[in-house]
Amino acid sequence: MSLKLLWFVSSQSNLGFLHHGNRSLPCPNLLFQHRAGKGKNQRWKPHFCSLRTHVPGSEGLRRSKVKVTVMSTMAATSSAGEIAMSSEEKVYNVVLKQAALVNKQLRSPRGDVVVPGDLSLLNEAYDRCGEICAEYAKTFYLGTLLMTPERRRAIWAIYVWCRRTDELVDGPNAPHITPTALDRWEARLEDLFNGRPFDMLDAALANTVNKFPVNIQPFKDMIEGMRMDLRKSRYKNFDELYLYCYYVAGTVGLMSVPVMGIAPESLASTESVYNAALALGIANQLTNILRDVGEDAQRGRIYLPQDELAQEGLSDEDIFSGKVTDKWRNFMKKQIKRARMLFHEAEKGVKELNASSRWPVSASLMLYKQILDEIEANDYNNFTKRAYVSKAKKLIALPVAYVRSLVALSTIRSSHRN
Ligand SMILES: CC(C)=CCC/C(C)=C/CC/C(C)=C/CC/C(C)=C/COP(=O)(O)OP(=O)(O)O
Repeated sequence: MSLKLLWFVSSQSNLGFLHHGNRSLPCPNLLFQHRAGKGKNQRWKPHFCSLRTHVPGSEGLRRSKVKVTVMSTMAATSSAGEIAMSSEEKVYNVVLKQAALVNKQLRSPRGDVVVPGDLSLLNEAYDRCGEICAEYAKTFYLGTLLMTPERRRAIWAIYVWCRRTDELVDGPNAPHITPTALDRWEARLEDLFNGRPFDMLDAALANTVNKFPVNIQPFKDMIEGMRMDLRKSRYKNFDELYLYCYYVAGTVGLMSVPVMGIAPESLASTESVYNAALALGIANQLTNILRDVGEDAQRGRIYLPQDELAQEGLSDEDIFSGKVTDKWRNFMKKQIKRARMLFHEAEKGVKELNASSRWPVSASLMLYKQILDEIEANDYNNFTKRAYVSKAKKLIALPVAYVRSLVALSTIRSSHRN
């Protein structure tokens, strides 16, 4: 088959990834063509193409053959005809900053911890974080037990802060939460990053952010996600939804990598590992959204791209009436495919993590990804049936993930030897 590849910068933004060797970069503002078919049947198709635009972090990749995976094509042109920055680009800029920061801080670590009280109080705070993590995220907690004690308790402290942030808009006090309350929560976050924690759980996080090259930006962005949730219940397109998913879940990936650590033997760039972590957060959130369509609709919320619903001939009423039709199945198939692509991106990064962090991440990835299989097994009825992974399947996933993480390690080692 002969392929004619054309490529140029366009006013469209293709949300996709560009793969080159062990690097994986998002590629905004690229349109490329693989001419399949003839005449009227000719179609735009994602395929191998060459790159002729500036993709952040792509230096050195110009004019080389790369593989591009496209997740969506959407207009990102302002009324004035300028190319607007897509959410993916904005988020990618955060990824670059985080990666640069980690590289810098690893070279010159911060000063010592400023936490009030003595060491035993701090230990108590970390233990409490562990208890909370064990209570609300059992499987993940078990996985963290494989990490070194220092990493494990840092992950618990991050988990607890995220949980408390989420509780603000999802917990029992949610109806009383105002943007001002979120502003106060953000001021408290800044205080703890400056070594002035408000309570003991904050003190555990203050200690963590001092020990590991964790940056405040993803934490602030998560609070921004909560603000977004307060003011918004519809998402025009995937670009808007992507930003929301970054805020509420992609950020968790960015917060975790500095603690989990990148394997010393890894050859991957820091950005590519951060990208994988971001992809995992977003894939998890999209899966969560697809699982909870019915529950969210009962609260008047639709976390689905409105333009893609319309393309399938679906409207809000179809979601509220909750009937599984062929239109709905088609829509869901596409959404599941996109989530799986993101899981696939994430998988590539897991093997670059420190050995002790690989297993818990791999296990939670497998378990979350299986929710998508369960939605399919429920014939896409996510209105009245909750897709869940059975205990038996969970038990199988754990050793499988463990073996995979060992295989990943030997693959990295042997590629070093060769
Ligand atoms: C892949 C690499 C390189 C690193 C891993 C980096 C990490 C840990 C990424 C994971 C990010 C993550 C856990 C995001 C949260 C996603 C999410 C939708 C959580 C849902 O939480 P709950 O609402 O408690 O879930 P359930 O409703 O399923 O209980």
